[in-house]
Amino acid sequence: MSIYSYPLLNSINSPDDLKKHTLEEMPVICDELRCFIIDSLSKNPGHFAASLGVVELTVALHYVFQTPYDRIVWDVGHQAYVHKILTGRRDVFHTNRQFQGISGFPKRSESPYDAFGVGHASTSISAGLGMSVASSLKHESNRHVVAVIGDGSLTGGLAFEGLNNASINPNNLLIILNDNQIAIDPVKGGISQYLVNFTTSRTYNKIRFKAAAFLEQRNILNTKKKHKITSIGNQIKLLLARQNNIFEGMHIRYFGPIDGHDVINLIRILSEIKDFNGPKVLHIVTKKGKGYKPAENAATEWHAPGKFNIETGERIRHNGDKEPPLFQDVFGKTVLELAEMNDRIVAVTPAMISGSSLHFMIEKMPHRVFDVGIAEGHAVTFSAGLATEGLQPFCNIYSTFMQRAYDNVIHDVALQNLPVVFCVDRAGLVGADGATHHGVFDLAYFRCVPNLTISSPLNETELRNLMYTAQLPENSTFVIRYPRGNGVLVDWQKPFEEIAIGKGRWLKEGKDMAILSLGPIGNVVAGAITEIEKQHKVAIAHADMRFLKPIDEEILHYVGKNFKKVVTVEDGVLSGGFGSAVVEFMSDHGYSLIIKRIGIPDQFIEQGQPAELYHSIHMDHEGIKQILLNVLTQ
Ligand SMILES: Cc1ncc(C[n+]2csc(CCOP(=O)(O)OP(=O)(O)O)c2C)c(N)n1
Ligand SMILES: CC(=O)[C@@H](O)[C@H](O)COP(=O)(O)O
Ligand SMILES: [Mg+2]
Repeated sequence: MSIYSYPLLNSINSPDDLKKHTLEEMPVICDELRCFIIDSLSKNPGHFAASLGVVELTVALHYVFQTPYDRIVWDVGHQAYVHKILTGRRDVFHTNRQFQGISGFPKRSESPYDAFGVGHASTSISAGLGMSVASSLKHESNRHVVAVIGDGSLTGGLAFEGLNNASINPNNLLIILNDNQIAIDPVKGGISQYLVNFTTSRTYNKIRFKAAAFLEQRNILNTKKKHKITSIGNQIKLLLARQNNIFEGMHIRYFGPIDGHDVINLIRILSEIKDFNGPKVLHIVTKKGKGYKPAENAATEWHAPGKFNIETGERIRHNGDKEPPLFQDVFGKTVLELAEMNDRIVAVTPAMISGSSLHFMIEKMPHRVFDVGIAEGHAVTFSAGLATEGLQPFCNIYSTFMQRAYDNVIHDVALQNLPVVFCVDRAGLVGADGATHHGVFDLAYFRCVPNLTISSPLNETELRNLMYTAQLPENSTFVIRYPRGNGVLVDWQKPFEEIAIGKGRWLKEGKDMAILSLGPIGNVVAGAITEIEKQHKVAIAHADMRFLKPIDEEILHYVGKNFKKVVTVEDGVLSGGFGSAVVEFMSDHGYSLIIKRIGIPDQFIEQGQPAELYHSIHMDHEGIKQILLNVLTQ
């Protein structure tokens, strides 16, 4: 039951419905949208604070532009809930991020209003530019393209590649820079500082306001044909602005900074600038979490807070004391512990301090943790540079975002055999973020790269020991992949133990079939084996391989010689991953046995709870058990 009512919003099922309302009603519609989002997300969690920050912007965009003919390209897309609600998805919004529900991000197959599929950061300028250039080439002079990018996403190199290119191609792209001075964690770095200077520089604002007053007095600012007028005032403003404005310096017209929560002013300004020719930036200043005090005060916690109590702002968590620790927290605490022992150790993250639990280390040794912005490629090459000078970087990147840095891993690290430890977080199906975020490709894309040691721990204790092993001086480039969340309850805070490189271990013996698993999915396999053995009179051998590369050849020879059937299990794509490595090994060594591979099929897996998703591809307890039984009776 909702405690809110939505008298105006109830009449809006499309941007055309929105346009039927008066300008004066827009602030009320914004209030209703905020209440709708707060109410909805308190029960069905998702990305919370970012959408609250762009309520006015989204309303203004759909009021001014003719969507879907005009294109709105959202960067990341975690802030696009208002857009979804205004474009016919209010009634299904309660299924947001759920299994078979709507996606938490814009998705072309979901709605004609979703101009570009997204989930990863910094794509909007390039994609929007492509659309705008295409419109020019097709002589669709009246189609507008708007790219909405946050200050955090602007730290990504891809955004700058887009800006660089926008300045030379024929296009009318409008870039809206949504500046709230935060990504998930506070944004650090030169770009952020540059934007702060913009919004606070007295000289710049004095010039800007004087120029605006000058133009207004002469009735230039209010006329619709302003863009055609090359008044002396405009010229002066432009010249002054160019001196210290990176966009103007690139021949991209800059407007702002303006208050992104004044919907009526936003509508006025968008209407005025939308038909200006050439690429342009509108810089708006917003508050992440706007309208919900707990989120305004703690935007990091409220980026994606889970369920919460609207009245008290209390977040509803399920992590009881009895639950195993998160892999992330074990990583975060262990890297700090290792750094205390080894002063060569530093940690690098591309804008995921909280998500990867690097806050433990940053609190104790802030100068040895580097948040480099949403810049995965740079994170890898920066780590390479640190390593050349004798430091030992632990570079933590989510599996899905590591895709951005593939060449950096090959060219800058592996090829030079540099001792960087890559902690690849969120490996496997991550859940509600869906297809854009599942970490399923890393085993396959890393396996073909020479010089890499690739490992995955069975549980949190093993993660800790692999991290310890990886930083020993005799080891070089080392990948450790582990999933989102927790595994099994283990006493992980034991003294470190070195793990032999390329060595797996038999978890149990058996004669009827061998199972080889990699990573924490081995625990699901172990449960399935226990049940099968109880119900049928069979004995199944099970090895936890620990390493994809170098792979444990001793175990593989043993299996090739002693078994007629082997099943491989991995939490990654089947094409080219761990199972493929076993098939290749058996074939290369002339072993002939039945090999069944269990892994992620060759399709994109959508969003849902991990349990639902693994069930849907027969990789949960029941599914794996059934496959093992089928192979046994084959
Ligand atoms: C390539 C990539 N790296 C990291 C992320 C994780 N991520 C999602 S949102 C976000 C912060 C975005 O900040 P900003 O663009 O300022 O948007 P805001 O949340 O402030 O609206 C990050 C780091 C991502 N989606 N894509
Ligand atoms: C939109 C985005 O990319 C991030 O907010 C992501 O959803 C974080 O995922 P975790 O919740 O696994 O840290
Ligand atoms: Mg931001």
